[in-house]
Amino acid sequence: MAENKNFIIDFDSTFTKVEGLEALAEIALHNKPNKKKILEKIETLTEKAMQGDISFRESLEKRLALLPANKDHLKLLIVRLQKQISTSFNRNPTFFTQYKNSIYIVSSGFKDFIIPVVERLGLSAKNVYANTFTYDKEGNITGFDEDNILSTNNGKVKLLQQLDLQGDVYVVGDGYTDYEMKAAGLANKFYAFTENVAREKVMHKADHITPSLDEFLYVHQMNRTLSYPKNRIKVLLLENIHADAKKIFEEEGYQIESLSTALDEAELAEKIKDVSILGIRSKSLLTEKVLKQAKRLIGVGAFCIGTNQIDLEACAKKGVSVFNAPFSNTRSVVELAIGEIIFLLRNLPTKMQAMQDGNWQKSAQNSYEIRGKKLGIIGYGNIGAQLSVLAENMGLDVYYYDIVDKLPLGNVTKCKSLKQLLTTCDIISLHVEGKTENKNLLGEEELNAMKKGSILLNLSRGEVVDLNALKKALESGNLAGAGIDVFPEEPKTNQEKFTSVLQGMPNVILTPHIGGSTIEAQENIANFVANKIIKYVNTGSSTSSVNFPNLQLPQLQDAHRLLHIHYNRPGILAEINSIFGQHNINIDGQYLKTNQQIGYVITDVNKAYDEAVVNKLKSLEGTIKFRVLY
Ligand SMILES: NC(=O)c1ccc[n+]([C@@H]2O[C@H](COP(=O)([O-])OP(=O)(O)OC[C@H]3O[C@@H](n4cnc5c(N)ncnc54)[C@H](O)[C@@H]3O)[C@@H](O)[C@H]2O)c1
Ligand SMILES: O=C(O)CC[C@@H](O)C(=O)O
Repeated sequence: MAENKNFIIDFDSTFTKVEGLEALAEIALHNKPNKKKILEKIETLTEKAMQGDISFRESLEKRLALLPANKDHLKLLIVRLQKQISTSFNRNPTFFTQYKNSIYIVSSGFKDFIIPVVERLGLSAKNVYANTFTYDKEGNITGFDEDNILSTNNGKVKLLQQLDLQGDVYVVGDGYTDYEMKAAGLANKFYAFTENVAREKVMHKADHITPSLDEFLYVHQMNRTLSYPKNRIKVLLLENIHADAKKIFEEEGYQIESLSTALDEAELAEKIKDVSILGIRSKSLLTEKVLKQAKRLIGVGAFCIGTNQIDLEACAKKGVSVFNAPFSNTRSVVELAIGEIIFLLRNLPTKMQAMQDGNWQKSAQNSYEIRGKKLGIIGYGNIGAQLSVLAENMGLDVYYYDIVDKLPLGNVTKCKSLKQLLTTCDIISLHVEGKTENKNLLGEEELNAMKKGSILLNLSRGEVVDLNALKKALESGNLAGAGIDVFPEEPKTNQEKFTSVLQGMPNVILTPHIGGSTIEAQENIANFVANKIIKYVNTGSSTSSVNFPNLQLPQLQDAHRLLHIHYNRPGILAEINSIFGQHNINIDGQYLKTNQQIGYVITDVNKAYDEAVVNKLKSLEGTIKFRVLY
């Protein structure tokens, strides 16, 4: 960085998260009955001056007149403010030590509390320009030094004129008075700092909005603690993902756009262009065509279990890691399945409809207990196995069939074939994933093989059951009922109409794909997936990614982490290491894992490395994506 740059930094709500005078008022008015009222008045006066609505001098005089503070209060204030230094300022101590002579704190606040706070980051008192309090003999604040230029209207502008700084001048602040220095032609650029407070009027005037100091340092290509400012990471959340996900990403400093609906292929292809993280549920199809448009995509969150809506291979080949929530909604599905089994065996859907229609049908006909009935589970995975445990505890005799060898829990019986399961059980519940091989897993032949009077549940994926064949089986009486939560074609939004061949059939429960839609499940999913993605972005850790080689990485300490994603071909690791060798790179740790498509190599290196290494790694044949983390 050129040495002839000067940085003018505001204090209140920029260097610290809060306004100093407001914090002082909080302390001085502690336990006073009129505290709330006075604080409100002080806040209003601060805001009016910040927005440029009243003169600074007027605001200062009125605020101090409302403030019964003394030197003891100031001591407490300093301790409080030292703990409230803005997060991104605290994160980048090197900036302050490296440029301490070019950084000027220019504030309409008071040196009495500003100096001890900025000294925390290595700045010296001589570069602090601010007001000073006046005190009486007892140490009570009586006013301010009226000769100080910063206590006058337009004080910051006048001060900067006096300072007559040589070289480029950059102003970073949250208030209108900070902008005025640029407007007066005294600064090259004004950066509206919005980490603590975002004022429309000020942002509107800014040359650049900087949501954190990281962004400012990134724009100026200066030494910084984070390789990439988090505010540049754009997240698109679709399909009404639980609000916790938005909150978690926001707290991380990302930019979020959240929509309640799914998008069709063309809409998503357009929207995804500048998105770094995409969050979807089961309705948005992430196809190769959409992915082609995704220029910045790093990670995808399937905020559900199923990932059949995502072209996982195409994602891997683009270096995009996909995460889902394999356990967070399993209990919800199981509880719904149990409820439906009871409802269907009691013939409740028909009886309930009769009541709605005004018909009293008190009778035990077609109503059975679940105790002792044979439940057959197709797909003994996370949901199937959990269902078996609960069902067994309720007195059901449980059987299962899975294409993979699975350990039976409790007294469950494993069936050798699907046919054996279908011909043995009174209730069949599907819990397989929605891959193409499972399309019409239960068609006419399989449904006819089911026991007469049995019932069917599908809470897995719509394509797994041939619904026309199911309709016939229900009409013929071979099946006594069905509970269907998932459909080959489902509306994209709650406003779209739903149609199905099963509508109007007796003893059939149709639900709008809500097996996993409980408050608990959605909250769990939002937390689980959002945190996995953040960990991947911050550390490269791909644990439980569904399409990436899984690597759990140690915390990065005092090193740079180079993430290299490449097509899995022999010899590439040797080539990577040969580049490190040629440049005398000191490797702190290296981790490698591959799957059929891609290889994922992570190398932690000493911070002092030649930048040419990065370019060589990026241009290595077969490279899909390269990221540097620190
Ligand atoms: N209705 C909902 O809202 C809802 C909620 C959550 C999950 N789901 C769906 O439920 C399904 C199961 O979820 P999970 O978490 O238990 O998955 P899982 O991967 O843990 O289990 C699936 C099991 O099915 C087995 N399987 C696959 N194909 C099979 C076949 N043809 N025959 C027999 N077994 C087969 C697999 O070997 C595996 O053991 C998924 O499709 C998921 O998307 C639906
Ligand atoms: O919430 C959804 O859209 C999907 C729920 C479920 O099918 C899943 O795969 O977890």
